[in-house]
Amino acid sequence: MASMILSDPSSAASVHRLSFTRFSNSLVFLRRFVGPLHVFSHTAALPRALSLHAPCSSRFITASMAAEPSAKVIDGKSVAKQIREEISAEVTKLKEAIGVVPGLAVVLVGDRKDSATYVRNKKIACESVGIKSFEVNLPNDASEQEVLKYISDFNGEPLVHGILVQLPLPSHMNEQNILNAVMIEKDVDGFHPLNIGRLAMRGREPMFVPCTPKGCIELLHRYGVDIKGKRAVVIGRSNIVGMPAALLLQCLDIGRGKMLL
Ligand SMILES: Nc1nc2c(c(=O)[nH]1)N[C@@H](CN(C=O)c1ccc(C(=O)N[C@@H](CCC(=O)O)C(=O)O)cc1)CN2
Repeated sequence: MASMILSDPSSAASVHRLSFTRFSNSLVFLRRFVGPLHVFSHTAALPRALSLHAPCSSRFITASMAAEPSAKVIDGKSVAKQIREEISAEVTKLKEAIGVVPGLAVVLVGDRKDSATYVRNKKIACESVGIKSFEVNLPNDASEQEVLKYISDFNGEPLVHGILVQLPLPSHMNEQNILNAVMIEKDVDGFHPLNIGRLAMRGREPMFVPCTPKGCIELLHRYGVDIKGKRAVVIGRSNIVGMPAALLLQCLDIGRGKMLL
């Protein structure tokens, strides 16, 4: 699983985490908000991230406690609950306003326990907010043609607004053919090359963005973490998480984020 690390290269923004005060005699006071007092006798002894901010001529850094914590615990469960409530309200409004109940179709091929669990959880999440879910379970030895037939049916089904093909597919299937068959307007996973391509290009907007990296960004957003100008490291480069996470971070860095939030 990919992960993201964000750091702030600008000294002004880094005040939130670390604040430096330079004194005339070249002493630099580092106020570390949480944790023990650290005293460094030379910049060379600083951790790399800190030495970026310390003036070259600094010889000493001392530390003291301050009120604001340097790390925030992100409570994903509470954000998820909040998002479910918001979606539930939107679904109700939509139904009342135009009589439409959003529908999600999930295609699961094979008998992988983890995939079955993810699909079950997606179904439960849909039900909890009033989204209607449609499910197709095919055996491991199903043919690619069978999967394509279901996708084509869901593409043409007006009650289905989103289609999700659970990955990985059995090895005899061509994942690219199958993901390409989902119409981009219903590609809620954002895995269609047109949606990923739009995410990668300036001036283009994807219809959907892959959900796991979008979830990470949403958590940062809801906790008021501004991504613009930050340095980010994405560990992992999968099509599902790492690659779209890197694209999303680039979008937000150059202010293309409105469509994503
Ligand atoms: N059609 C899709 N297939 C797959 C997707 C997907 O997004 N769409 N992603 C994965 C499976 N998956 C959801 O379907 C999924 C797996 C794991 C996680 C995740 O965040 N895992 C965390 C642990 C979370 C927890 O249990 O608390 C982690 O590994 O750190 C998200 C989504 C492949 N197939």
